[in-house]
Amino acid sequence: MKQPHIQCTKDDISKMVILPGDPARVDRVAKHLDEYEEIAYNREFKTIKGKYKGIDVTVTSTGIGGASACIALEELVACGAEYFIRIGSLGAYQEEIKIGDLIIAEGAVREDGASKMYIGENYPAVANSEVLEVLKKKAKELEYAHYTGLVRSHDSFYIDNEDDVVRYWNKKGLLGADMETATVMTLGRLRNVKVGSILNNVVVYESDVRDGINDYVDNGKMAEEGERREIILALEALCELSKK
Ligand SMILES: O=P(O)(O)O[C@H]1O[C@H](CO)[C@@H](O)[C@H]1O
Ligand SMILES: O=c1cc[nH]c(=O)[nH]1
Repeated sequence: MKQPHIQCTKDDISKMVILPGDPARVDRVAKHLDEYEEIAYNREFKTIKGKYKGIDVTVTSTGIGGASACIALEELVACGAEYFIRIGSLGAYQEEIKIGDLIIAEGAVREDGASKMYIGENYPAVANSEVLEVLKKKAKELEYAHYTGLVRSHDSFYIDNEDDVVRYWNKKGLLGADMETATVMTLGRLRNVKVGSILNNVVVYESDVRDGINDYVDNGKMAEEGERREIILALEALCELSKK
C-alpha cells in the first residue's frame, strides 16, 4: 500500500534515510549518489532512492516544521526505514559559529508543537547515541568545522519577542535553531528508530534572519559549502552505520 503523503511503498524505501527540509535539497543530495531514481513528489515530500558506495539510501524532504516532519517520519517508518539523518539549515545562537559551520545536535529544546501532540514536554529530544557517535567521528575524519551540542526547534520565525528568545537561549549555551530536529528526535524514540541531525549554519548570531536565508537561497558560497559538507557527512555516516 502507498503511504498517503509521501506516496511510497515498502519497496521504495531503504533502511537508511536522509531527511532534508527543502525538496530542492533532495536533488542536491542526488548529485553525490552513484545512481538514483525519483520515486515520488507529492506536496512537500520529494523522495529519491539511490546508492552510495554500495549501500541503499533513500532521501525524503520533510517540508518546513514539525507537523509535516512527523508525517514524513511516520510514513517512512511504516515503510521499514530504521536510520534517519536530518540535514537542515540553522540560525546560530553563538557568536563564534560561522556561516557553513556544521552543528551536530546532541538534543533539542522542544519548542515545536507537533512533538507535544505525542508526549509531554518533560520527555527529552535526544539523538540516538549510535548515530551521534558516528557523525562526530566522521566529521572529525573529514576535517569539517563543526560544533556538537544542543539546539532549539521552534514553530515560528516572526514572533514579536524573537530577539529576547534568542538572547535567552544564547545565555543557556544553545548552538542555534531549526524547526524539525526536536520533532524527529522525539518521534524517532517513540517509534524505536534511530535519529541524528546535522545542521548547516546559514544565519550569523544577532544578524537579520531574512538576510541569512536570502543569501542561502541565492547560493551564498559558505552556506552552499556547508550544505555540501552536511550531505557528505550524512552519506558517510550511513555507510559506516550500515556495516554495524
Ligand atoms: O533548511 P531546512 O532543512 O528546511 O531547515 C530550516 O529551514 C527552514 C526555515 O527556513 C526550516 O525548515 C528550518 O528547520
Ligand atoms: O534562523 C534560522 C535559520 C534557519 N532555520 C531556523 O529555524 N532559524
